[in-house]
This record gives sequence, structure tokens and C-alpha cells, in this order.
Amino acid sequence: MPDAFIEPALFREQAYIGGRWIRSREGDMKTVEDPATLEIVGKVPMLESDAIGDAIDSAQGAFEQWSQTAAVERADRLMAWYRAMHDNHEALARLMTREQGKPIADARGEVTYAASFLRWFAEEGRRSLGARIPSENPDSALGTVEEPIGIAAIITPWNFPLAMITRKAAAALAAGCSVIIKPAMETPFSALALAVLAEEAGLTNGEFNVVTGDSKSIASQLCAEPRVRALSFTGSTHVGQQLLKNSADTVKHVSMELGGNAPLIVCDDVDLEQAVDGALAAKFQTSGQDCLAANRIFVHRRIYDEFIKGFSERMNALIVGNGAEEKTDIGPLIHAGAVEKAQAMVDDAQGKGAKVTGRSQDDAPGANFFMPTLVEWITPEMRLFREEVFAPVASICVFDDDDSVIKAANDTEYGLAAYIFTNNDARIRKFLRRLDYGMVGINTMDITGPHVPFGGVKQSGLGREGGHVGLKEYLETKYYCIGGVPVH
Ligand SMILES: NC(=O)c1ccc[n+]([C@@H]2O[C@H](COP(=O)([O-])OP(=O)(O)OC[C@H]3O[C@@H](n4cnc5c(N)ncnc54)[C@H](O)[C@@H]3O)[C@@H](O)[C@H]2O)c1
Ligand SMILES: N[C@@H](CC=O)C(=O)O
Repeated sequence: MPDAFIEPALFREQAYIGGRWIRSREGDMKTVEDPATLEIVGKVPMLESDAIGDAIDSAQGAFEQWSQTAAVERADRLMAWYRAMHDNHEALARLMTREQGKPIADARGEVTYAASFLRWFAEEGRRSLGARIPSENPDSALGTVEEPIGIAAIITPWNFPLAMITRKAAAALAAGCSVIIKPAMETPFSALALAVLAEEAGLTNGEFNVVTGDSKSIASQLCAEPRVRALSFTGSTHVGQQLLKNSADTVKHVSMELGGNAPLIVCDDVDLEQAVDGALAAKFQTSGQDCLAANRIFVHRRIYDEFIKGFSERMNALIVGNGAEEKTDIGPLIHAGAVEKAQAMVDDAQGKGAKVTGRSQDDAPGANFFMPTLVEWITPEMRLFREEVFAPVASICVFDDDDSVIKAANDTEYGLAAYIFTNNDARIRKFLRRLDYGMVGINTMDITGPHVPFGGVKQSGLGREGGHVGLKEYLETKYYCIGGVPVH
């Protein structure tokens, strides 16, 4: 049984398939640990392939009905689910902190963010409009209708255990698709809590399924299945590439939200306090484990010393601890491997001449914690320049002019988000045009929400989630031509 921090009504150690709660046939379970304390949170079933087959059958049956319901009825279900999330806001946040480790304030923010997609797509689903095409033949009427694509398989990461599911599932369900969710096995309980609330909202016929088990084999089965028409993945570029290959044989519609390597550029004309605030938030939110995290901070040489002074004072004041404590700013990393990777990347930079400051790692409050670290004089041959560190490590580069910083910022295979801090309008226009990224924040790092088209270019992904275009990922345009219709 979970401890008192977790609301028992939302806690399920079973998968949710076809409106039923399912255990594994052989009884195999996977243990989930609290990354802060290493205590066991609970266990989830390692489903066998026949259970995944059941999920596909249920989703197909559900699709045939759900796709035929009125859009307003689907909207009502999504709004009921939205309200259920709000009624259970604190319980969802606590469960997330327990299994993911993020500070409780961040978890509360994510619950609000995750629920916002349900409301947005409840509204947006009613506007999946077709079009009339002016005919070139006086006897024909031409147009398009938007049809739901079919079953959508949704595979999500551990860093945003609720929002990465609702951003996809709400769009798919609003469009008329049924969904099969495979959450990260580090954070399955948030997904299962979402299923408890989906059940309460009346999604009980296989429209919404959550399966747990071996990620690679479940993903392979979903990719190989022709009835699964869409695959929407959020996670690392490496796994995304594998899933793209696996989806080729059944020619699925794929949406990929992959890794980032965001540059954050601080020009010499800025309000320094605003830039320090923005850089701290862009780096340390979600304890640095965010696809939008500023992975490389470029600071103009003229303001370098002043920026570093303000940034490091504030960084060293961040409170590192168990996310369940209200005062915590930085929680644990997801597992020991993430700590090892961050240390190896810092060591690599130091070995190549970078300057490393910050509190000693000996002060870390547990095995999975990484103390906030500042690494200066980062250069392109260092791993911290090339790879996502996914830890509270701030990598700082210096620059002298606009052209060189734009070139350096674009010198990566990633292209998710970029940030600029400047008060010069001409510079804003130039950077906006030339930064090769899907999303650009100007004088802010607060760029997301249900209403925006979220997504990256290059190896950061394919497609967009959220906004009006988010619905399109789950719709096929069907063209029609009616002959023998005289046009008056
Ligand atoms: N672009 C975005 O919107 C966005 C949002 C959040 C996270 N991310 C990215 O996600 C990454 C961190 O998440 P992660 O560590 O969970 O990523 P990951 O790629 O390791 O895992 C993502 C999902 O894929 C599953 N998975 C892992 N290995 C698999 C395999 N071989 N075959 C099939 N499925 C497999 C996991 O169980 C999980 O459900 C970072 O790169 C981050 O930038 C991107
Ligand atoms: N912070 C992102 C998720 C990336 O990890 C978002 O806002 O969707």
C-alpha cells in the first residue's frame, strides 16, 4: 500500500484496457522507486503480448463507435475528465512528486498544464472543419472532410508524466481516435491515475487504454500492428529514430517530440536582472530535466562578469532536496545513471579546459541528486555543447557578435527551442529569422501552453502538438467530388 502522501483512490497497480483493470497473466511486476528516497512506491504489471493484443482489439472496437459520436459528446467527456483532474489536483501532484521526484510546486504546475490540454481540445475538437473547393467543372461539387485516423499509440517520457500524455491523448480523442498509452516505466502511476479519472469521466469502452510492461517489446508490437494508424512519441531522439524505422513497414502517421539542445542568448543591451531570472528558470525548472531547458547559455562578453555574478549567487541559493518538501527548488534526477552521465559530461568539459564552480557534490542529499553546477568557457568540442545534459548543470559560452552567436546556436543537430534576451527590435527580427528552431522565446522562457504549436525541427522532431494544428496530427483529410450536381 502507498504511504500517507499518496491518495489511495488514485493509486492503481494494474493496467487499464477496454475499461477494465488488468494484471499480468504470469504475475510479473515492475517496481517503481521514489528517486529521492529510493523507497518503493509500488509495482505495475509487466503485460504479456496477448494483453497488448487485447488493448489493440479494444481500441479498434472503441474507435468504430467513438469516431461516430458527435464532436460535442466527445467534448463533454473531455470536459468531465478535465474537471476530475482539477478536483484531484493536489493528489495528482503528490503522486507525481513521489514517483518522478520533481518539486511539489513544479508538480502542481504540471497538473494544471496537463489538464489545460483536455479543455483546449474539448473546445478545438468541435472545429475540425472541412472545406469546399471551387470546382473547375460546373457539374461537380468538391470538398474535404476531416476523418479521425484510427487507433493512436502514444509513448511518453518520465519527465512530464501527465502533460506529455494529455497533450497527445486529448487531441486524439477529440479528433475521434481511440488511444493506447505506454507511459515511461519510471512514472506509470501518474498515467494510471489519469486512467482512474478517465474512467470516472466515462471513457470506459476502450477509447483510452494504459498498458505497462517491457517498453521495447510493447513499442515493437504497436509499431507492427496495421490497425494502429498513428504513433505519437515523446522522448529521446535515439529511441524516436528506432520507432520511426519500426513504423515504416505499416506506414503509420508519426509525430515525434524529441530531444533538445536549447541555446539561450543574452545580448549586451538587456535588462540584466530579467535575463538572469529567465536563464535561471530556463535552466533549473524541473531540476534541469526538461526538453526546453537552456542547455547552452551564450553571454555577451561585455556583460559576462556581471551576468555570472548574479547567476551564480542565485544558483548557489537554490534549495536541493526531496521534492515533497515545499521549500525544495531542485529535486533528484530520475536515477543514478542520470547522475553519472551529468558528472561525466562535467568532467569531460573540465578536462578540455572549462571552469567548474558550484557546491560540492559531497553535499548532495542522496544518491540521485546532483548539486547545481556552473560550467564556464564551454566550447563546441565539449559534450556539454553537443548533448542534452538533463541535469542542473548550467553551461556558459561567451560571444562577441550576433552573427557568430547565431552560427554557434545553430551548430547542433537539434532544433526544439531557443531563447534570446535583448531589448533591440532589429536584433529580435534578425534572430527570429535565423535561429533554426521550432520555438523561440524572446525575453521570456515561459513559452508553452495548450494554445501553442509545440514542436521542433531537425532531429528534435516531426509534427506539432497543441494549438489548432495539434488536432491535425490525428486527422486525415478526405477529398470528395460529387458529379452530376449542377452549380447554380
Ligand atoms: N520534445 C518534447 O516535447 C519532449 C518532451 C519531454 C521530453 N523530451 C525528451 O525526452 C527525453 C527524456 O525522456 P526519456 O529518458 O523518458 O526518453 P526515452 O526515449 O528513453 O523514453 C521515452 C519513452 O520511450 C520508451 N522507450 C525507451 N526505450 C525504448 C525502446 N528501445 N523502444 C521503445 N520504447 C522505448 C520509454 O519507456 C518511454 O516510455 C529527453 O531527450 C527529452 O528532451 C522531449
Ligand atoms: N516543458 C515541456 C516538456 C519538455 O520536457 C513542455 O512544456 O511541454
